[in-house]
Amino acid sequence: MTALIELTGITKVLKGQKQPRTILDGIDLSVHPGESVAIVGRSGSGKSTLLSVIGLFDRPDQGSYLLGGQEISRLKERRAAKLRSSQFGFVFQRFFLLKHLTAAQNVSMALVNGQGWLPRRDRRARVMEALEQVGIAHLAKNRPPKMSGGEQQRVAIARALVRNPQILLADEPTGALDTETGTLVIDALLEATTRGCGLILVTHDRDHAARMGRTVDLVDGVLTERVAA
Ligand SMILES: Nc1ncnc2c1ncn2[C@@H]1O[C@H](COP(=O)(O)OP(=O)(O)OP(=O)(O)O)[C@@H](O)[C@H]1O
Repeated sequence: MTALIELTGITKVLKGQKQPRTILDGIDLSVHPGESVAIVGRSGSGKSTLLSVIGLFDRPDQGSYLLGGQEISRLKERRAAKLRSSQFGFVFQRFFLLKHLTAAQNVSMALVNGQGWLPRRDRRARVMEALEQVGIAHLAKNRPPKMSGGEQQRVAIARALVRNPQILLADEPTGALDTETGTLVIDALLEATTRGCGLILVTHDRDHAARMGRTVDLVDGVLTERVAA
């Protein structure tokens, strides 16, 4: 099976300081359809930088990045932006929902931006399907200020899922939530993997990391696979 993502020898050097600093140092990582991978590591170890290279917000200085078998490490921004919106779903610690819109309208925004024109009926069906996938279809008409943190994060996940991404990238998605609520958010992310989506989760939470298929540890820009105890 072709890997969704295959990184080989990915290196990122931070310039513009007195001495260039290597933030990512020869990263090898593959993610296959339906696979979930936790990235753990100390603060400052390079986790967010790695996620932004994978999500095409940033380019590596060296190494190869195959997305669905296609080399994309030297992509121009225009093409990168297209791939970003067609292939990836992003979930962050902050939910970035629009307060004055309902949950359904917030999710629908992801279809309006960059998906081309879709008849209203189809848009509505896809929005409701995404909200159902994260277990909050009954809250479709609620606005974020009336929802709990966990519910708001699930709206954000639905917004990431509504374009049927190949890969979900989640950077500390439970960072602002209590343990119980965080668990529901992880449930919603893992549910997407049952439909073939690849999931990469950056987390400081060991319990959440343990629920992923694999855990990799980033130490000073070097990635090592954790062997299950
Ligand atoms: N634009 C930048 N300018 C200067 N330093 C940067 C920049 N981006 C990242 N860094 C540095 O690179 C290193 C890796 O940062 P990164 O945010 O990827 O780490 P992280 O593992 O995600 O940390 P955290 O867990 O705190 O979010 C850090 O030392 C950070 O200070």
